[in-house]
Amino acid sequence: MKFKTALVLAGGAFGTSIAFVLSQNFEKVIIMVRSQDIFDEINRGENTTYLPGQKLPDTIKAAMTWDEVKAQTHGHVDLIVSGLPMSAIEDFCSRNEQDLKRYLDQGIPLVSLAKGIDHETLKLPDEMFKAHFENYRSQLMYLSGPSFAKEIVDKQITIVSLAGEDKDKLLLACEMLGTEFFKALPTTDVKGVLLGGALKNVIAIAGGIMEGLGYNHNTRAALITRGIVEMLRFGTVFGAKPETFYGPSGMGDLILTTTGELSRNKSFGIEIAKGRKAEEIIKATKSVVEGYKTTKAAYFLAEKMGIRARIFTGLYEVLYNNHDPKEVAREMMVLPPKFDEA
Ligand SMILES: NC(=O)C1=CN([C@@H]2O[C@H](COP(=O)(O)OP(=O)(O)OC[C@H]3O[C@@H](n4cnc5c(N)ncnc54)[C@H](OP(=O)(O)O)[C@@H]3O)[C@@H](O)[C@H]2O)C=CC1
Ligand SMILES: O=C(CO)COP(=O)(O)O
Repeated sequence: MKFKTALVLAGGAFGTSIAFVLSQNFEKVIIMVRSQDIFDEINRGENTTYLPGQKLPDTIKAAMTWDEVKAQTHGHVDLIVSGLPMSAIEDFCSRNEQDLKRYLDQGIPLVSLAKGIDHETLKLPDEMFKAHFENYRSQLMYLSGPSFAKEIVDKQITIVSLAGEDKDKLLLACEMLGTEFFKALPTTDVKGVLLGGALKNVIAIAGGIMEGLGYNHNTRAALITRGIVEMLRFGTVFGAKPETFYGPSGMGDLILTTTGELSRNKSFGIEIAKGRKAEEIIKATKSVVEGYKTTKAAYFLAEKMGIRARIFTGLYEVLYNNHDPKEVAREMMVLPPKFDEA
């Protein structure tokens, strides 16, 4: 094994699948969880709650406290991966700031897997982590791209982007994450990678709604191509590189989640098309549907920054103001044609 110990924060579907990737390169991978059930499941070799049917190697172990992490790692960790969803980052970082700093003091990378925009502060994950770990900003990195958790553990070839500020640390983290089936491509365009990962979830919900209403291939292709145009407009405001949006974390993930049956955001959209209420679906779903809150964040960002984003604002009206999705689509179709550059 090339490396000794990796620590993954949160044992959801994606955190567990990345723990599986890391188990190919690390002697030991510890997943820190907060519930006894998930702790027991992981230690029995299968996360039946979040990744049922996927066997985990016995080098992956769970821990519930920092004392347990210390005992299992002897206080030495080579990499931390945060599998926390958007809604948990602030809570987790506030409660665990000092413990995390003890590890970050060793100079190791911390890679976040979250895809979203906080609907209250309108912050992307980098701002949320930097609020606690500004002095460690060169160690903070963000992974995003087309990567269904289940397919990773099935060893499907998967290529993602890994964004950060420090090129040497990025290359080291890419090596730690690299296997014959999983590859992270380094980039310094943090905003581009994070916006791509967050905004594609919104388009995936819109795609699910249209599919649920009976629209097919033509409509999906229209949504993907117009969706990326609107995503690029957000990118311009944040100073992101346009080419990032045509890579794994933009177009790649947009295609995956608008076409892939495993997407929770797309499935959520399909349920909305059946006439169910958004809050009711969210309450009944254990797994996170990041695009729901991100739709609200994108709407407020578009309003605040003057971004022309009809799909994003249209979806906001559907999810938060009960507008009829068919009517929203009709209104978009009858708008007078406009040159994109105008
Ligand atoms: N699943 C996928 O295929 C992919 C997911 N992602 C992104 O990764 C992020 C995580 O997604 P995913 O793993 O799928 O989500 P899941 O819904 O599968 O799991 C969420 C995890 O976060 C934990 N959690 C929630 N709130 C807190 C908190 N306050 N403190 C500590 N832990 C908490 C949950 O713990 P508990 O069980 O105790 O509630 C659970 O382990 C999301 O931003 C998602 O968009 C990115 C690419 C692919
Ligand atoms: O981001 C993902 C794959 O890249 C997972 O998408 P969902 O959250 O829609 O399942």
